[in-house]
Amino acid sequence: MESLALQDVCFRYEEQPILDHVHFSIQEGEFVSLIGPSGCGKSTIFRLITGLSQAQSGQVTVAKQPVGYMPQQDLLLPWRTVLQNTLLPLECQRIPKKRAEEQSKALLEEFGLGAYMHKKPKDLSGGMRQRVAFIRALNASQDVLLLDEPFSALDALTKMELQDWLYIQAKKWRKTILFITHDVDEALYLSDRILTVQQTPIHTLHETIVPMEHKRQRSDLASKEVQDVKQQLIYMLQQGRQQL
Ligand SMILES: Nc1ncnc2c1ncn2[C@@H]1O[C@H](COP(=O)(O)OP(=O)(O)OP(=O)(O)O)[C@@H](O)[C@H]1O
Repeated sequence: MESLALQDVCFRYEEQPILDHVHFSIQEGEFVSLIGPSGCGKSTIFRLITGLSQAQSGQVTVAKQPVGYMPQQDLLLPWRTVLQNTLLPLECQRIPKKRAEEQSKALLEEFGLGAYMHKKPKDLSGGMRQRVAFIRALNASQDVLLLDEPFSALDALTKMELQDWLYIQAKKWRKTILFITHDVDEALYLSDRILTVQQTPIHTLHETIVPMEHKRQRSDLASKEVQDVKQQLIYMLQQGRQQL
């Protein structure tokens, strides 16, 4: 079943066209990465899916609302505790406080943040804050999570740890995930499919099926098949950048 679809979508910021009759869809439970040069309009696609921006024509369909959105910066509210930050979407959905707290506390415990629930975001490491932001997105979403370069600001080791962690969580929660990244290895490691922006304004998205099993290991990235796909993706990104 389709969780999310863009059909013939056009969008422009004043005089700057960004999307030109774009089509794509994502099936329930899929992990799809969106890659493309900086400034080509990837975050704009997220804004259209969340409803922060409206398409000028075409249709954006989300099967189950609302979607969970995790932006590039964690955007945790500094005056709220970790627990209170994760409760925000449940407050918006008017879930009774006791039930909301039970749900959030269980997630914080499960994600190794139980001891930090009454701390403020400033007391946490970057990796911990991203996990809090992920719980907040999980609490917001019925099905679809939009993750916009969630690990780009983290050091290499923390980034690898969180990639492993996200891969496990995505499968466990059976969420549909659309993930923006500039890191081709990250896209290959995490995704079922990769959509590459080929031109601006965006018209076609090139689809790559990742040639790895569902149960994958980081070492699988070194196989010749995956490395060949990586080279093709890098070539497409270089072509796309020249057009910007
Ligand atoms: N609110 C806005 N008003 C006008 N132009 C905007 C607005 N937001 C983004 N843009 C422009 O639209 C284009 C696409 O921006 P967008 O943030 O979607 O790109 P992106 O692919 O996500 O970039 P990056 O990879 O650097 O995050 C850019 O040229 C940007 O300057």
